[in-house]
Amino acid sequence: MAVYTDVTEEELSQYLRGYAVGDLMSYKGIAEGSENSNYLLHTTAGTYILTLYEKRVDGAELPFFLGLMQHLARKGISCPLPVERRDGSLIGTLAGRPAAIITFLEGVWMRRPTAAHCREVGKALAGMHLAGADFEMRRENRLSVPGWRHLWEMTRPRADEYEAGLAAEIDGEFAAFAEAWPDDLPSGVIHADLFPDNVFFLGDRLSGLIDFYFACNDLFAYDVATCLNAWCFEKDNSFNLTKGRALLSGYQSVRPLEPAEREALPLLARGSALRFMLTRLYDWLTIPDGALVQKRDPSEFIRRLRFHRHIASATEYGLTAL
Ligand SMILES: Nc1ncnc2c1ncn2[C@@H]1O[C@H](COP(=O)(O)OP(=O)(O)O)[C@@H](O)[C@H]1O
Ligand SMILES: N[C@@H](CCOP(=O)(O)O)C(=O)O
Repeated sequence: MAVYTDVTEEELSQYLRGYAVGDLMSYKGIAEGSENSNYLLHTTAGTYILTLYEKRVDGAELPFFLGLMQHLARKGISCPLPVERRDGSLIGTLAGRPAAIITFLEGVWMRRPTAAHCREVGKALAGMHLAGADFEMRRENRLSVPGWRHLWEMTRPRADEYEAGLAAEIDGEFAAFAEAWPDDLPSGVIHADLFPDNVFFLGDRLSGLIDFYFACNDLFAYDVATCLNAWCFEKDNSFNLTKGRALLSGYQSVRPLEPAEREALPLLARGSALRFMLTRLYDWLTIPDGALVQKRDPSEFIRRLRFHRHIASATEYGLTAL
């Protein structure tokens, strides 16, 4: 469920006067998503998504996220285009929250992605990496190693409640990352959360990328590693080599990975698994049962982490020489 803030018809009609999007015909809350409140809007001018940004999004960072979508859309990446207000700004205030309207993308997300979908995602990710090269704003990845440490300090005391021995195991992970985490690989703007629910398809054709609210500047190969984690494991947590091969060859058909990126991929995939395990564990331990925020299962990412620990080379993910 992701409608945390209710909006009355009167408030919304008033708000829309700040935009050249016609008059309100209907609107309804969207159940999917987890961070913000989203509404589907029908106006006399078309269909839009209205987002009210909730507490977990820092309002000061909205110009980066919305500016990035605008930049990428103008470069031909299929992603929502933020709608400008009559005064040229992208962000307003509605029901006491920062708010924005973005264009509606057709398509559905794949509950059971195939290798063909994975290949399309790899291509789209590489296209986004290239298109972001001349985006002028910067945002540090607050969910990289120092951010993980902070989350871990908060979750460690209760980690063994989730699984006996987890605290010691994750301490070992941090010890491994302290020495080895790379900082000299090709970097730029990354999506950082390109999971299946953030990619729309019409059949096998990718129709759009959404949810840029974790986007930041970081290593391109880390984004690739996150996609391997998000797209190439099956429900039983086994790695699907065919999907890995498809995703990586799709990516490399647009942006070939450098030798150092290939070499770092197992470590980056392990770090990415740790990142999603930690945010999920934090939510698991802190969000009360019955709350509106959807809690996701940390154990999927504990298993991925263990899998990556035993990978010696990215060829085991299906990476082939070009
Ligand atoms: N531009 C868009 N076009 C069509 N649907 C969208 C668009 N943006 C968001 N949605 C819908 O809203 C849902 C939640 O959006 P998302 O950005 O993932 O929210 P959150 O940041 O809260 O996780 C998506 O699953 C999708 O159904
Ligand atoms: N992809 C993350 C959760 C982020 O949720 P989203 O609805 O904003 O994509 C995870 O799987 O843990």
